[in-house]
Amino acid sequence: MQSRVSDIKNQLGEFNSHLTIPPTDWYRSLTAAGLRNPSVHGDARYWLQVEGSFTRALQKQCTRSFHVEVRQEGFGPPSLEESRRLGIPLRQHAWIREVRLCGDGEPWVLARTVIPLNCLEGEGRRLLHLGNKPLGAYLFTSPHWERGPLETGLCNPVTAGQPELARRSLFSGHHSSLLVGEYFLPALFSRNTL
Ligand SMILES: C=C(O[C@@H]1C=C(C(=O)O)C=C[C@H]1O)C(=O)O
Repeated sequence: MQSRVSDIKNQLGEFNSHLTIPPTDWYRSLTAAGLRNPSVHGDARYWLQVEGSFTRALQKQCTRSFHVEVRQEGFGPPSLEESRRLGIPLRQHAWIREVRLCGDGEPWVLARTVIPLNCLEGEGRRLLHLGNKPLGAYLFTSPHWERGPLETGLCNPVTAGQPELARRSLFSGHHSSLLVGEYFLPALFSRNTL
């Protein structure tokens, strides 16, 4: 019985392995990323560049529903590259939130947000209690946050169906920044006509 349970768990693990974030190389511009992978100029271009709330842009593409599914949320170590990008001490833990942004019941985008400790003071404590509420709803309704330039990510998928392209940006508030990355699943392109 025990082995049956672990068989099923393994199968589910394999089934969902495409819903994990692959290692990603980040470029300062779409043009720079396009030199290595011209597909950034194809179907994904709109999503790589859309301004304002990404959640809002996704919601506009849904015919039935949009929801945020939290995969994991808690204090943990950012990657070295993330710490450097945020300008925080290399071993300092941060609040890390990973979610699936789902349109019409299926995951379209994986998102990972790294929130350093100094963002969590005062009003920023709300970031610890977002649950299934989209982060964008908080960032774009609070006057304190300003988005920095968008970077383009070229992913190195290890499993078929994992994201190949991504975007990310820093949001800066009072003396502090957080880092939001959005990784596009193939379903984002197969469902939408922009
Ligand atoms: C930053 C935004 O928030 C979105 C919502 C997220 C969440 O709830 O964790 C993560 C990434 C975003 O795409 C946005 O809407 O632009």
